[in-house]
Order: sequence, then structure tokens, then C-alpha cells
Amino acid sequence: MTQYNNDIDIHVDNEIYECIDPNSPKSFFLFAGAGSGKTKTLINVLSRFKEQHGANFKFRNKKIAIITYTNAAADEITRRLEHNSIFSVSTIHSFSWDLIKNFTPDIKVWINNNLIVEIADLEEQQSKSRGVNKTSIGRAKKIESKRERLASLSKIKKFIYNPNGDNITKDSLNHSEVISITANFIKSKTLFKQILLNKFPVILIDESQDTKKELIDALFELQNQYKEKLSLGLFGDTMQRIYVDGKENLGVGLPADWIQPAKKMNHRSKKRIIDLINKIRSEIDGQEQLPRTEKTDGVVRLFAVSRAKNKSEVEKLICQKMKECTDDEKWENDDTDVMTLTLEHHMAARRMGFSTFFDPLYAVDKIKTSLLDGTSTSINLFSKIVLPLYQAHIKNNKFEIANIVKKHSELVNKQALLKEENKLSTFHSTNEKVNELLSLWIEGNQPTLLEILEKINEANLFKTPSTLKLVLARTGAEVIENEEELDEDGDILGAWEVALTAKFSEIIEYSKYINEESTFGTHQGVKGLEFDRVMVIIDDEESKGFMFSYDKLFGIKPLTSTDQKNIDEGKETGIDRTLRLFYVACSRAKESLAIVSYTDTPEELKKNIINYGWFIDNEVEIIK
Ligand SMILES: Nc1ncnc2c1ncn2[C@@H]1O[C@H](COP(=O)(O)OP(=O)(O)OP(=O)(O)O)[C@@H](O)[C@H]1O
Repeated sequence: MTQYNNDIDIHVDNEIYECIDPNSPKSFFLFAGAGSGKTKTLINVLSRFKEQHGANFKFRNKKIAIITYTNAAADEITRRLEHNSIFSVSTIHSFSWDLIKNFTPDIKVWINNNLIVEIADLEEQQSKSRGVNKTSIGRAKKIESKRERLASLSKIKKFIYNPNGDNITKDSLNHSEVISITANFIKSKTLFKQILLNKFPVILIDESQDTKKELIDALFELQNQYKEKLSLGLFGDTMQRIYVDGKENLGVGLPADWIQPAKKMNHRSKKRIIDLINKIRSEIDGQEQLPRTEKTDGVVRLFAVSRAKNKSEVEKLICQKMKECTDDEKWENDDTDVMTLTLEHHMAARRMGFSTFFDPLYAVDKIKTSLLDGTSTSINLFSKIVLPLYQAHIKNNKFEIANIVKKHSELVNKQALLKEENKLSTFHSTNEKVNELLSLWIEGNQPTLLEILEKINEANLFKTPSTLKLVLARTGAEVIENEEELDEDGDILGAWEVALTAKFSEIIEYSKYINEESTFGTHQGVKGLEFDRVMVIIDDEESKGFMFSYDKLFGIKPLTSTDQKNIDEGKETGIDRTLRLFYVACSRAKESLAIVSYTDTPEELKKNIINYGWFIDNEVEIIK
């Protein structure tokens, strides 16, 4: 074997650094495998840039735009760049909104034209629809709501948009509109282009394989037009493209003057894990990575488990088996040291025990986003007010309880107290109400969310969000005076009715999960992250999704005629997507990796996976 050292890729940092030289900008495409240090290169190069050009950039009010895939990644990069103001690190949605938000009249024109096209499309579909059915009723509703939006457009003075929220009010833009408008302005408006180029002579995009293709195309066009003014840098890995809106074949046919450095090393994982991900990747592009010279060993195991087994028992047993074969005690350590990756959030909810609360709400599209990013006032009543109150209560921290009540209760806020003559009695009565609420937990009792909500609402201790008021009205616990409020979506209320039957302990687990304080994540959500020990859970039946099929990937379920047609036409299939997702999930592991695949045919799974050359016989265990 050829000798190499750990610095074989060090030249890449220099090449990228030269590209972002403000005096001779060049564009580049750094696509390399998992753990190859793309993020590290980004940070290294920008830190060097700050030293050399930082003062000048600050003086001329210029910035480098760094676009990341998630808020968490943006925060992490900002931190590693020491919050320096010459760097503007944000997600694609925040970046786009910042660019367009002051162009209200232009946005209005765009929305107007777009609505006209959308309505015409829907009307055409409606005219072809046979009779009245669920789809046609839904479509009629959509047409009506779009017409209303069109009619109210002239009244809007300013659009609003929350990159992390659901954006359901009439004056708000939705996520895809923000992206399309930005792409359109970049392509068509000279003034807009000038502002963008002046402010951001360097635009770097991390995880660009998953960045909205519309925007990538617009930025490519811009760079092509203004080569001497813009350095566009794309970081990514085609093998890690897991969302459908990313641009396929990104990098194919790049202009000849783009710099395309290559990285050969994986700095993250131990050798056995790298061998596995090299094999998984081999059919796609054959790119092979080398381990660092000191990372010689590493353990991978695949457990083919019969679907009839009790999952929580099996997963515990597997941790024990992993401890034995890795000689690593932490595999069995009160579950804090193993990162478990499920395909869908509801699988994590089930394992962590917060499904009664989570599943019904997650099934409603309109509240899905806010359930995951913590922007729903209804959820926040439990997770951001009652939960801290409960935590202060169990710590017997009276001071903290008083603080929380002061911050959130209208009974004792400044205005209420100003009006109140007998302030002391207000404090006393509020205190009684708080104690009454906390008495729900007496003697280890775990109240349901409905019990908590009823207590809060009765005592008017905290403001009951309007959705929850309507749910209480449906359960007969509240009378609604304002009929208009009843216009809330029936699906949302129905979902909340079920969610409120959950015990409060579910909120504790749910909060840990969404605040990333648990040891659970999804195959997709952990992109860019790394963990010492990883357990990948695979079960198509439990995940209920249609985007991915591990059963097909592992050769257990036959391909459909559509799959075959797509393969014959050279189009992407669900199997390709699943293979890439599998690559992302496996490549998070640094030391050891356990894959737990639930199946109806464990023997067949074992045979196939060994035939693929991904595992050898003693790395695959059947559990029936
Ligand atoms: N040159 C290097 N020397 C030592 N460690 C490195 C080097 N480059 C990267 N690493 C380490 O390797 C790990 C992976 O690096 P990084 O996250 O930058 O990779 P990546 O290419 O962005 O990965 P992915 O595509 O999988 O998200 C990190 O722990 C990082 O600190």
C-alpha cells in the first residue's frame, strides 16, 4: 500500500483561499466525501481572510455571505468565526429574505403575477375534474383562498416572513415564494444585482447539493455575468444530497475557469467505517477515501431483526452486544453515549415516549414546522412556560417560580399591577393559583396536558392561546363568545384534542428531543454532525414514508414497474435516494456503528448485504 500522511489535502485550503482573494476573485467547487474536512476548510480559509482582509472589508462595509442548510449549522459557524461582522452566516431562507424584504412593490408585482398563473392552472385542472370529490373540493378551496389573497394584495403595506415559522397570515410570504422571488430578482433586476454584488463579493454555500436549485441556478448566472466581481464557492457532496429540491448533477459541466480541488482523506471515522462508506458509494461515483494514519480499526455491525421482536428490548440487547464486540463500556451507559438515528421523528417519539402528544400534531401539515422548531404558542404554553415552572418546582426554587410567573402571567405583569390597588393581595391570590396548578403533580402524580390546561384557563394564570381555547370549547370546558374565532381548522383542533390526552412527562421528552438534548436524531437531521457511537434504526414499516425504501435497497422488496422504468430511463429512483441517506447516516460514526434493520426475512437480508460486499459474515447477526 502506498504511504501517505495526514496532510495530503492541505493544499486545498490554499487553493480555496486564493479564490476568495478580493483582488482576483475566482469561483470554486469543493465537493468531497463525508468527514473530509469541508467545514474545517471553510473555517480555516475564512479565519485567514479575516486576518488579512478583515479591516478593509469592514471599512468598505462588505461582507462574505455564508449560506448554511440549518440554523444550527449557521450558529456553529458563526461561533467558530468568533461572531466577526464581516461574515454574514445564515440559512438560505434568512439570506433570501434579507435581500428582498425592502422591495415591497416588486414583491407585490411578483405575487400578483404568480397568483394569476396559479389560479389559471388550478382552474384548468378543475375543469378536467370528473364530478365532485375530495380533490376537487380541496382545489376549489385553494382557488378561493388564492383569489382572496389576490384581492387583498393592494392593501398590504409590507410583507412579513419568518424563516423558521409557518407564515399563515395574509400578509406573509411562504418559504418557496421567498426563494422564487429572490431567484427571480437575481436573474432579472439590475439594481438588485448591483446591491447584492456590492455587499457580498464572496458568496459561499455549504451543503450546496441540497440548496434550492432555483437559487443555485440564479447565482450561477450571476457569477457568469460578473466573473470579475463575484467569487461563488460551493461546498458539498453529491452523495449526501437527500432533499428533492437540491440540484441534480451539480458540478457537471462547470465552466472551465472554476477551481475544483479534490480531497482524499476522511478525518472523522475509523478505517472500518470508511471502508463501509466507500463500498456504499462505489456504485455511484467510485470515490474512495483514506483514513487518517492513526485511525486503523473501528467496528461495524448489522443486526437483521425479525419485525415480530419487541423493539426496545432488542435495541437494548444490541447495545450490550456492541459493548462486547467493541470493548467500549459507553455502548451500555444509561443510553447517554449512543446516538440513535431513526428515519422519521415519530420513531424517535415512540422510543422516547412522547407519541401521544407528537403523532396527532405531526400529522397536520399546517403545524408540522412549528412542532419541530418550537414556534407554536400553543405548544410553548407547555414547553416554555409550564415545563420550566415544573422544573423550578421540583428543585423547590421559589425564586425561579416567581420569575416565571412574573414573566408570563398577565395577573402580575406591570400594567396589571399598576391598575391594582391591593397589590399584595394580587400576589397572594396569584401564588395560590400557582400552587393549585403545581398540586397536580402531588405525590408523583403525572397530570395530562388537558388537566393542566383546564387549571391554567380556569384561573386565567397564563394566557390560553386561541387554538387551545377552541379545543376547550369543543370539550365543553370553555364557552366561546366570538363566533369568528371558530373559523379555526378542524384538523388542527381534532389533533390537539388527542394530543392533550398525553401525560405531561411527554412534554419533558419532546422538549429534550427538539432542543437536541437527547440521543436521538433522524438520518437526515444529523447531516454535518458526528458522534462516537451510532445506532442506525431501519424499518420501512414503522417509518411509513414513501420517499425511501431500505427494503428495496437491501434487495428484499422487488422493484415496482415505475422503479424499473426510471432505472431504464436513467432517472433517479427511491433506491438512489435511500442509498445516499444510508451513506449520510453511516458516515456520522467516528468509532463504531450498529445498523439495526427490522425485516420479515432476516436470512435474506443477511445474504444480500454480504453479497453486496458491504459486510462480512461475522459482522452480520440475525435476531429472530
Ligand atoms: N485537517 C484536519 N486535521 C484534523 N482533523 C480534521 C481535519 N479536517 C477535518 N478534521 C476533523 O474531521 C471531522 C470532520 O470534519 P468536517 O465536519 O469539516 O467534515 P465535512 O467534510 O464537513 O463532513 P460532512 O460532509 O460529513 O459533514 C471533524 O471532527 C474535524 O474537526
